[in-house]
Amino acid sequence: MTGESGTIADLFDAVEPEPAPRLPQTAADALALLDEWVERDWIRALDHAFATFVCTMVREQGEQPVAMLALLSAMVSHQVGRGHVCLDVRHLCRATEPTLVLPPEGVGSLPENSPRPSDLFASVDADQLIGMLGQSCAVSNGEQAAPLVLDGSRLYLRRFWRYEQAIAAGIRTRLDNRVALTDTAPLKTALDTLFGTENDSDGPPDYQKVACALAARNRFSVITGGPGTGKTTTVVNLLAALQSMACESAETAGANPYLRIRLSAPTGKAAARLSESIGGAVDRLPLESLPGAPDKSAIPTQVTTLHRMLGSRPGSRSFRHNEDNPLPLDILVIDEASMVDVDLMASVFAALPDKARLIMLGDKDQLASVDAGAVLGELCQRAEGAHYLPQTAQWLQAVTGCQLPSELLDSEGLALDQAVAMLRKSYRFDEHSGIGVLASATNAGQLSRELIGQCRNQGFEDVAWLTGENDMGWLANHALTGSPERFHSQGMQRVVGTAPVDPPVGYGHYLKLIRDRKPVIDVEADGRESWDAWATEVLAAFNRFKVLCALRQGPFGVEGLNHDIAGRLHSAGLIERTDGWYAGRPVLITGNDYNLGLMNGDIGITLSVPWDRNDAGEPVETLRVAFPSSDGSGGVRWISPSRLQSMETVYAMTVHKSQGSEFTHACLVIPDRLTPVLTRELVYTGITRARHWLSLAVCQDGVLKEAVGRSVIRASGLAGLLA
Ligand SMILES: Nc1ncnc2c1ncn2[C@@H]1O[C@H](COP(=O)(O)OP(=O)(O)OP(=O)(O)O)[C@@H](O)[C@H]1O
Repeated sequence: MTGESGTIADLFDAVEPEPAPRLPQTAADALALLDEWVERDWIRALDHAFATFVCTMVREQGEQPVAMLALLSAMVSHQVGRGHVCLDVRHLCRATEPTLVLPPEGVGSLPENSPRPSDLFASVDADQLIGMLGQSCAVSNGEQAAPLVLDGSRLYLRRFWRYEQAIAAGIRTRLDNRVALTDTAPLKTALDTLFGTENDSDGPPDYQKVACALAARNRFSVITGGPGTGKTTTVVNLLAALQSMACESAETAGANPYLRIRLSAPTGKAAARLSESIGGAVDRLPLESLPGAPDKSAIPTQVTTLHRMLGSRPGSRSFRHNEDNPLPLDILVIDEASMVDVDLMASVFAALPDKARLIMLGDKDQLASVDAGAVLGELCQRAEGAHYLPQTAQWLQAVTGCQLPSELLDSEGLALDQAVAMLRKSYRFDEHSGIGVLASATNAGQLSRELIGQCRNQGFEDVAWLTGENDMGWLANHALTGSPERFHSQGMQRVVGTAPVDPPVGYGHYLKLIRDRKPVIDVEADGRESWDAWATEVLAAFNRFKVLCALRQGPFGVEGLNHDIAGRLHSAGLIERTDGWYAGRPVLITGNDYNLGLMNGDIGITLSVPWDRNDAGEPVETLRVAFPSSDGSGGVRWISPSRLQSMETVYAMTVHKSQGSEFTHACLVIPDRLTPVLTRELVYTGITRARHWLSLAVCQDGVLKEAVGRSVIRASGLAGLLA
């Protein structure tokens, strides 16, 4: 601290003489300034409350809080709200506005003389600030129970520092305790059976085989890759190989030789999608040809959400499974791991038995979790270059027959590098696929003029480029029909692999299906099968198109577009009204409801069903919302609208919420102005939600290119802890 009389001015070098912003001199001044920021929606009331709490706490301990302590406390909390685990004080002083994204772009100005964040931090010496923090009783090195932790130049809320330490410890322990594979012959035989041996000596290595081998010898491993690179296929093969080895090494005849495997994903949607794709992959396994001929039942196909698996308790942050009650499993697979935040990841490690393996799957380039932490991204920072030690490469060659290119070897590779595998070939998109080409170019941060020209001129079969010239309702019209006429050859006669692809559709498609395929009301029959089948068909049809937005507000945000699209569907006679509950209304669940078994991100469609009876015993139509069953069985859950607490209409959804989902046709809306959320990761995630058709609705030229040039950098210490 700068002492009882210490002021913020002590910490500044030179401040512009005229017009001088009014810098806060005391903690009270700083809190008043933070109040102004809360009023303008620059920071959350919670950030202010945390700063107030810290000031009160230190005062109670006999320390006079200084302005900078109040400001930094609010800023750490603000950063956590933005998905960072901590605030790097050096980054803050070096690049204040990009670090804090304050003031937010497009948000109103402050009164004259009121300092901007850059006035407060940019001219401060970071070492002096770190020294000041180190002397406050509000800050510790993690060992004492202070609300803030300072680790080097990184300032944490204590809870988040603990999460990061727990995750690093969980990973380190597993990296240090590799599986003892004294005899690699069974693994080699299993891998050769599953992947073949064609590519082993020449041609590019089979990175799926390499990933399997690495994961087989580690208790912690990460398999990352873009869409369709075979993450699911690889993990299914890996599980088959592990069960095959377990069968081979079983000591007691008759005893169950199999490893206990659980599959999980962070959201219900992601869990359902993995359940769907894993079933097919398991069916294709050559199990009888594997050593030990493991039974098909040994490879699970049911996927649960992490919350459900850990045993969440309503209204509590703690889980039923924890250090004292570990999960009964030998292998845990987490799919879509980029969406897992540090809080949940720490809970997973707490509940994981020491000997259990953890396999994380995901696309490192996708948006990170909405909540704090970019765990997968941090762990995969060096995945592109692999950094395998020569001895790792030798072992891989012995087990897989694959020779790795020399640029992937590094005699100084880290222990973590030896457990991370990147899949490098997409089996979903061929070289002519615009979605694949756009995704790679976006990732590389390079959308060339030629590539954009190609998209504009229908140079790709699967991409349409839409702009809003002279047409007010262009986006709503597109949402109605999906604009097949804007695609090459009207989206007709397209074949992917050997399979013909249906042309692109918009929301008119599922709404017509609701009308045209509704079962006939049969007073005698009380079975619901035909209604379930209808709802299943409607839900699948709704998945054929989705409008994805970067923003929530404004004409090109979720709110504006939901309003416009509902208006257009209404004027086309496809829905009866545009507000409240009506048949055809699609809803997105926005908070977990454990009583109803609904999870944040679940999507349902409101349908009119004749299950109630009037006094005369005749069927009466009422609205129910149909959700896909959470067990991936393909069934339907019907829920009365009045029971749904947190939900919103979902013609348009944010790219953030769409993570873990995939749509036959996605329309990505690039708004007319650059905002902090518009980044390379967001554009990449939006593009890769499209399976067969992508519409790029570009409201303002230049914004897309600029967005792709900006990458999210999240402050975190995890990679450093594992180095
Ligand atoms: N080695 C391979 N050879 C041929 N086809 C493959 C191979 N690996 C995967 N595929 C096919 O490519 C498609 C995508 O594979 P998979 O679902 O495993 O990828 P993913 O990375 O999990 O995809 P997602 O982006 O959906 O997460 C599937 O149809 C799969 O059968």
